[in-house]
Amino acid sequence: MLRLSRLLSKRWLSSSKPAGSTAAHYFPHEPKGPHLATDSIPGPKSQALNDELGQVFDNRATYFVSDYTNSVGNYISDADGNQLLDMYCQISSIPLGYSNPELLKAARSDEMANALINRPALACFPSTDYKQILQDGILAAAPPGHNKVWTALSGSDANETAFKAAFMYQAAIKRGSRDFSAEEMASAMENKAPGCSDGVILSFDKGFHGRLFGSLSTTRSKAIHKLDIPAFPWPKAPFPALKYPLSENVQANQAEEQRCLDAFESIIESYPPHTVAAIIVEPVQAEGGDNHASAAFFQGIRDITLKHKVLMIVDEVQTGVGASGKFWAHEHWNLTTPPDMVTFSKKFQAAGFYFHDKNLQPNQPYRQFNTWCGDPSKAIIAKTIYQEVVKHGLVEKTAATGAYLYPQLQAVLDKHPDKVLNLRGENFGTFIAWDFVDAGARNKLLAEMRARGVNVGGCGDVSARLRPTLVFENSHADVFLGALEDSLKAL
Ligand SMILES: O=C(O)CCC(=O)C(=O)O
Ligand SMILES: NCCCC(=O)O
Repeated sequence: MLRLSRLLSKRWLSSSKPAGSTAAHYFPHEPKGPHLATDSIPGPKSQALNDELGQVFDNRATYFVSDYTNSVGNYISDADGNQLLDMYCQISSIPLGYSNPELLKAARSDEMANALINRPALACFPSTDYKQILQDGILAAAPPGHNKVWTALSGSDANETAFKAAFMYQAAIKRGSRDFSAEEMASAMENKAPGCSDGVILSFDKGFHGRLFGSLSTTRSKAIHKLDIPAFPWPKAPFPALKYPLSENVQANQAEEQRCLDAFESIIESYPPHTVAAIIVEPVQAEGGDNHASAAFFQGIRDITLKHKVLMIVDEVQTGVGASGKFWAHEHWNLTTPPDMVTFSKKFQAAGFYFHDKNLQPNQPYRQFNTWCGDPSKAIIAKTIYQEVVKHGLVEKTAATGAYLYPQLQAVLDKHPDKVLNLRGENFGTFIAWDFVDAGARNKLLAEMRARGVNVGGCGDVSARLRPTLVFENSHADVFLGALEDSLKAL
């Protein structure tokens, strides 16, 4: 049996959780560091289980088979008994740590049992308590300026329903007070205009917005996601490619952002009014490589969308719920007016979009509709997540952990300028990433980290990204930094 203490720097062995540690409060028995039970990950049990699974389920993206009943706090266990510090967290979607006691309490409540076994078709038969569940959770967490929500089933569904709202909103403006025409009704049934919209959603190069047909048409991160799938002929604007360190490239980055804003506006101007129904943008392009832009850039986007009466959708599926050091990452921008819609999923477990203009609700029922229209069981979990985040100040704590981690990470990376570059995410909580000289080096580093009991994810072509929980604290950061130092040396 290979013990991690033989492999790692000693940094983490001496670290203990600070007073006021939320992780210690929730998880008195959280491991103090990774535990390695097998020589390699995946170990033999993981491999055997995965082979069996592969007979009935496409498991070719599996890293290892997990044992969630034994996963605690920031540590994920696998089928072989390995315990890894998890800084990828189910692709950025575990907010309060594994087996969180407050989520368990919510899961075991009568309210949850009722929501699970009597799942409503929410738009037709909403439950007596749905308004309150939303009010105490998802709506209490609404971004500034937003007071309405449409609940959905996944991040892709959140974005797709936001697109539908945008198309119906713009069509209603063009149509004015008249009813649907006979031609519109007939052509809609033939998948043709004018009944079907010839409008477009504009997205950005390297953006990721999901994998359903509409959302995939706006996804521009990797060809592999899109190959062989029909796509809408929607436009793509360039997203700034910033140079790092930011402080040494101020003018070049301003020029790059202006270039992208100019191109963005020209694309909008190349369509007739109301044809670009909406634009969609992530506060940080996560899947596409953790690409950042400045608050001024996003204010520029807002100004242009207002000028041309195009709706602005901010996709907070990955950035939302605290990891950036604000509850919603777009709060970093201090926009002069709120975006028109903000989509969410992942760390909130529930999905949907926020809005404030009642005209984003179509003029008739059954237009924005499906059987479930969300899921009260997920809304109950979201409510508990929100209440725990507020009770323990987890957004502020995540900002503080990021401030502790970032300069130390910079110091570790600075020792290897031949291997790593472009650290980003300063003053952005734990939503941090950096690049490698090539994909091979990135993939090897991630494997070295796993071999040392730390699970980190990749994104884009050559980046590693940190996506820990909101109860990832300085002591966990120390474990990570120790493993990273050793892994970089082994590269
Ligand atoms: O690849 C996907 O479908 C989703 C993953 C995602 O959101 C990400 O990798 O950031
Ligand atoms: N966007 C794909 C993420 C899955 C992975 O980490 O392999």
